Amino acid sequence: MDAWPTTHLPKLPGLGASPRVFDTSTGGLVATPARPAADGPARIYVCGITPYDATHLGHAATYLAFDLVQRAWLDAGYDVRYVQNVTDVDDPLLERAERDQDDWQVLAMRETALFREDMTALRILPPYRYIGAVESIDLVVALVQRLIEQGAAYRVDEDVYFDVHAEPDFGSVSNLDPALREKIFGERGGDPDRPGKRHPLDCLLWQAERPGEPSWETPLGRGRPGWHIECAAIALEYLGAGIDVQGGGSDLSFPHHEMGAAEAQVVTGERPFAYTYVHAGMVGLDGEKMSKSRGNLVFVSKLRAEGHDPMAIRLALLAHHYRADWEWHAEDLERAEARLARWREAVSRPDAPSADPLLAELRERLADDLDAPGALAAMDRWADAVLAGPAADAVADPGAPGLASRALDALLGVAL
Ligand SMILES: Nc1ncnc2c1ncn2[C@@H]1O[C@H](COS(=O)(=O)NC(=O)[C@@H](N)CS)[C@@H](O)[C@H]1O
Ligand SMILES: [Zn+2]
Repeated sequence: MDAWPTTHLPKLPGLGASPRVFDTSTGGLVATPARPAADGPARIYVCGITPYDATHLGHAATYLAFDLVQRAWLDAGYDVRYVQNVTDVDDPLLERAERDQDDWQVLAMRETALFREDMTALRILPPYRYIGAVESIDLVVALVQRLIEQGAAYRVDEDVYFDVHAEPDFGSVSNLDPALREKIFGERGGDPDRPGKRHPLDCLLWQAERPGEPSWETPLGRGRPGWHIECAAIALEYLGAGIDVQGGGSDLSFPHHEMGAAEAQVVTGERPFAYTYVHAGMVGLDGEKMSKSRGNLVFVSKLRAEGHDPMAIRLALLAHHYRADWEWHAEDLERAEARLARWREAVSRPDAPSADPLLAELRERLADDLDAPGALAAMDRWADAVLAGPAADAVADPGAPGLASRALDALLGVAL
């Protein structure tokens, strides 16, 4: 399906460094990609939305994190191949459509369209392939058939399950305490207690038709895809194994990314599925994670409809480190609007102190585990110096305001 329009990326002098980001599977900072740009594009798969209640600030903060990864890669001279899915058929979507007496396909299309609008307004770079679960059913079926042939998948009644013991590295993605796995699996869509499974953590690959639910006629019988295999199938088809980054919010590390990686590794025999697993923190409101089930959501489209500049929304999100769990407060937006106005004032001056040190500092902050708050502080210092008026010994540089705004645009996606 269509993604959304791309946004202009100004050219900057010189090159930035490959970013070092926190890798969930090793529990430390790793440089990504771990190879030179000449070896080919940097490949990233970021899990897309389940299209209802889009686009809340939690979604936006997570997609912004991976926008920063790509901007750092592009600035370091890499080509980028970015793929994102849309989980346009799955239990939560069908439940919401049922609740609202909505057609699930219309709901999915409407919410996906709103998501594209919000991503465009926030100047999030689009994926080069934006793929829905429904349009990927044949890819999923082929992988499930392969797993069955390999003895890594089996039937429970008419459904098909993945045997987690088929993957020797199972558990290495999330590094979740094994004692917590069944509980978290059950809380996030899994069915640890289903009788007939070889292991409680074995997960659904293919769900046979249930009355009143959408289903597709396939060699596996009538049914629909499981959640984790959807992302494995789409990533393998459009990026191949051994991608540089698998990304998503921290609530996806287990079971979703653990299962997807295990399924991909068994089916391809190639390890690792991804060299780096990057997870963004959770955005909350009033002491709770912003989530569809709780309904405590702040929507990008609502803030935009209230007349807030999308660049201020982006700036409010950038003020928090991508891995932090944090709470949204309305004042965040007021502070971001004031900051934006100061920066716009500073770059409108006819000249300013050289922006070369600023460019270097923005690059350094981004390369240091995507330290956007540190980058914003560097821009604050530069803008304060400009607005304070030229220091006696300062050499005014008429090109400095332009370089500062191009650097902000290319590296942080903030258009002044
Ligand atoms: N409160 C939140 N804060 C930060 N990120 C969030 C929050 N809620 C959801 N996300 C992230 O937003 C992305 C989309 O979430 S979602 O709509 O529930 N969809 C899914 O998780 C699946 N479609 C992934 S294949 C995921 O990466 C999820 O981790
Ligand atoms: Zn996914």
